[in-house]
Amino acid sequence: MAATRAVVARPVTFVTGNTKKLEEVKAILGQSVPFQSLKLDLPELQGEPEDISKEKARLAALQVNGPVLVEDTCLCFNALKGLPGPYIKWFLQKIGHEGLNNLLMAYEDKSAYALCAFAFSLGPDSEPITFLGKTPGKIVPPRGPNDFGWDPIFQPDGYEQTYAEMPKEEKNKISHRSKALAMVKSHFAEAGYTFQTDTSSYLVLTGWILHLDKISQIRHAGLDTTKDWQNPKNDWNRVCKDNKGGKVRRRFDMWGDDQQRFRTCF
Ligand SMILES: O=P(O)(O)OP(=O)(O)OP(=O)(O)OC[C@H]1O[C@@H](n2cnc3c(O)ncnc32)[C@H](O)[C@@H]1O
Ligand SMILES: [Mg+2]
Repeated sequence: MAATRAVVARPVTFVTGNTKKLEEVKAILGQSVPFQSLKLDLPELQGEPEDISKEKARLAALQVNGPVLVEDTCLCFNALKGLPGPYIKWFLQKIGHEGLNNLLMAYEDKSAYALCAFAFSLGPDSEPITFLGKTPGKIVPPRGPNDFGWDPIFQPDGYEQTYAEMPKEEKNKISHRSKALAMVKSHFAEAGYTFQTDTSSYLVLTGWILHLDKISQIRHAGLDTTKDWQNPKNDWNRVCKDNKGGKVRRRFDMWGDDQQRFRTCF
């Protein structure tokens, strides 16, 4: 009997606050996985890379209320038993490339590895699954353009160039990120998810309602916020609220084939 194929009501959202990561993910995934992106700096747990990534996916799935992909990147020094690891962002911010080299001054062993932990979740009620990719190399004094994180100080094994000196296509062939994404691609190919991309039946509007009276306008337009949505979770109830300028802001995410009617409301 053929395996049941999950039908997912919208494309995957890759959530990251890092535009350079996004560029690479786009270049590596191409058309193989239908995805859109959301720029959001999610809070991160302390702990093992896989757990950090899973937790990021849980938070992202709650925010997006749909399928999400996230990743956490580590740079691990063998002489320091894997540190800075997931804390590399803060080390890089505070001490820079030179400081990172200095951390290894007392050690002969300059070997390191770059690690990427992707986590994919089908939605807020799904347990995220992870995909790890690792590229071994060594830490060197900075060489090459300084436009992405620690690329100038990481020289992958078997290469004379740092990640920063390599053409992007070359880095994307051998990087920690591309190895993890190869597994993501296989997973999608095996699972055979069907993503609904027909705009008449998926997300039609995303945004903020600034005035509560807009809600009644929608009701007047003949849409019952508790019944009409295809989304069984009824995003109206999953809203985050805050008070800005005394107005209640409600996050909304609407699904359905009533695109025209929505448009007339705003
Ligand atoms: O929103 P997210 O996806 O978490 O983006 P981020 O920039 O916070 O990224 P991480 O939490 O994964 O922290 C990883 C740090 O390593 C940097 N980094 C990630 N991937 C890299 C790569 O391939 N080459 C060089 N630096 C990288 C990145 O800029 C961060 O400083
Ligand atoms: Mg981060």
